[in-house]
Amino acid sequence: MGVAELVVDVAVVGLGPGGEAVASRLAQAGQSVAGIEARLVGGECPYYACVPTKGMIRAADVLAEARRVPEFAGTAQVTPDWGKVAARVRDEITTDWNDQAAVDRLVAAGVQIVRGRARITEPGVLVVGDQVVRARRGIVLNPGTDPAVPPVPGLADTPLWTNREAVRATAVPESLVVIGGGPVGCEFAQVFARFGAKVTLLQSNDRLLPLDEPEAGALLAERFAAEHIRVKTGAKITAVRHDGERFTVELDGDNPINAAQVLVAAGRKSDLAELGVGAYGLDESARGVTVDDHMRVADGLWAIGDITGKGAFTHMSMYQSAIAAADILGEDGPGAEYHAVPRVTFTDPEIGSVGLTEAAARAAGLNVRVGITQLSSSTRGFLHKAEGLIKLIEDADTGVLVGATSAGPTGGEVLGALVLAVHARVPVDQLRRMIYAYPTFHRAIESALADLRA
Ligand SMILES: Cc1cc2nc3c(=O)[nH]c(=O)nc-3n(C[C@H](O)[C@H](O)[C@H](O)COP(=O)(O)OP(=O)(O)OC[C@H]3O[C@@H](n4cnc5c(N)ncnc54)[C@H](O)[C@@H]3O)c2cc1C
Ligand SMILES: NC(=O)c1ccc[n+]([C@@H]2O[C@H](COP(=O)([O-])OP(=O)(O)OC[C@H]3O[C@@H](n4cnc5c(N)ncnc54)[C@H](O)[C@@H]3O)[C@@H](O)[C@H]2O)c1
Repeated sequence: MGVAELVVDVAVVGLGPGGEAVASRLAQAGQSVAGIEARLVGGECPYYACVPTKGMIRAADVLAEARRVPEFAGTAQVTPDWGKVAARVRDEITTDWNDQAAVDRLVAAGVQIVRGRARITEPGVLVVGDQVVRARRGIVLNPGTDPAVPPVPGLADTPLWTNREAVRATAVPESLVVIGGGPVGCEFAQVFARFGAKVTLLQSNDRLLPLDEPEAGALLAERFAAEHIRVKTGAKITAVRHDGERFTVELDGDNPINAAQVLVAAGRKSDLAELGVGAYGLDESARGVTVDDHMRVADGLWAIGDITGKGAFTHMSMYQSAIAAADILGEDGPGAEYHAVPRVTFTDPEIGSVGLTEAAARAAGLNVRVGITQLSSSTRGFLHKAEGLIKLIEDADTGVLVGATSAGPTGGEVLGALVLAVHARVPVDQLRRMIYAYPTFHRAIESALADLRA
C-alpha cells in the first residue's frame, strides 16, 4: 500500500485562532487548503487559555463584588461553589474540550482537516503520521506555544499544573503555589484565592507583570496583599518535591512551602526542530521564527501567532492571519504595524496597556513626557472606591502618545480610547480638546493628559 498523499494549494500547520481564520479565508477565496491540527481545532485560546480563564475570572469577580455588599449596601452571605465554574467551563465554554463545532465551520468553508502532528520534510512538503501533504503555493505556520516548565530540580517529575490542567480543575486546592508572576500566574492566583485557596505566588523577577509599567505591578501587588495572596518577588526556587500527596517547594533564603498544588505559569516555549523548519534553512534552536511585515518567513513559508514573537495574544494571531491571507492571495494590502499592540491582564484591577512603557520609550531614545493620575481622584473612582491609574507616555518631539496604561475596573475597556490615540497618532493637543463624559472611568484620561510633563 502506498503512502496517502494530499495535494493542496496551501497547508496551514496548527489551527489556533489565526490558523483557523487564514485557512477559512483562503478556502473561501477558492484555494484548496489543508488545515492540520495535532490537538484541538481552535488552538490554546478557546480550550485552555483566554476563554476558559476569562470565564473563571468572571465568576471570581462576581464573588469579589458580592463580598463588597457590607461596604456599600447591607449584608450578604457569599458561599463560593467551584462546581458551578467547573461545570460552566466544561459544558458551556469548551463543550467538554470538543472541537466539532470548529471543525464543522472550517469544513463548511471548504478546508480539508488533517488530524495529527505535521513535520516539514522539504519545502512545501509535510508528513502527518502516514500521510504526505504537498502544498503547491506554500505553508502557513501557526503552531502556537506550549507551557514552559523551568529547569528546577524535581519540578518536572511532580504532578504540577500548567494552564492546561488548571482550566480543568474540578476542585479548588486548599493551598496553591503559583510559579510565575506574568499575566497567566497573576490571573490564576487571584481566581483560586477568591475561591478559597491559600495562594503563594513566587516570581523570579523583582515585580509582578514585569512587561508592564512598574506602577501597574505595584497596584496589583497591593490588591493581592489585601486579598491575602502572598507574593514573593525575587524568588529563587531551588527544588520541588511531591510525596504522593503534597508538594514541597524549596527556596533560596526562605522557608520551604508545603502546598496541595503547584501551578507553573513561567512563560511559553516552542519546538522548531519538531516542526522541521530546518528544511527552509531556519535555525531550529531559535525561540520563534522571524517574519517580515507580510508574515513571510521564506519563499512559500508564512508564520502567524505566538511563534512570530510579536506578542502572544489571540488578537495578534488574528491580525497577522488577515495579512498573511492577503499576501498569499496576491492582494496589495498594508503590512503589519506593531506600534499600538494592546494587551490586557484580566486581574482585578484589570491592567490594560498599549505601545511603549516609559522605560521602553526612554530606552528608544525618545524625548519622553509622562502623565499619571489615580482613579481614586476621579469622581467615578471615588464613587466605586476603586483602585487604578492611567499613565500616558508622550513623544514630546511629535506630540503624540506612544504608550499608555489603564488599570482599574474595566481597565481593558477604558484602554480602547488610548489604543485608538496611539494607533492613529492623534495629537495630544487634540486629545486635550475632546469631551470626556462625566463621571466615567475614562474621564481620568483627561487628568492624565493635564499631568504630562518631562
Ligand atoms: C492561560 C492563558 C491565558 C491567556 N489569555 C489570553 C487572553 O485573555 N487574551 C489574549 O489575547 N491571549 C491570551 N493568551 C494567549 C493566547 O492563548 C495565544 O496567544 C493564542 O492562543 C494564539 O496562539 P497561536 O495562534 O499562536 O496558536 P495556538 O492557539 O497556541 O494554537 C496552535 C495550535 O497548533 C497546533 N500545533 C502545534 N504544532 C503542530 C504541528 N506540528 N502539527 C499540527 N498542529 C500543531 C497546536 O496543537 C495548537 O492547537 C493566553 C494564554 C494562556 C496560556
Ligand atoms: N490577558 C492576556 O492577553 C494574556 C493572559 C495570559 C497570558 N497571555 C500571554 O501568554 C504568554 C504566557 O504568559 P505567562 O504569564 O506564562 O508568561 P510570561 O513570560 O509573561 O511571565 C512568566 C513569569 O514567570 C517568571 N518566572 C520564570 N521562571 C520562573 C521561576 N523559575 N520561578 C519563578 N518565576 C519564574 C518570570 O519572571 C515571568 O515574569 C504571555 O506572552 C502573555 O502575553 C496573555
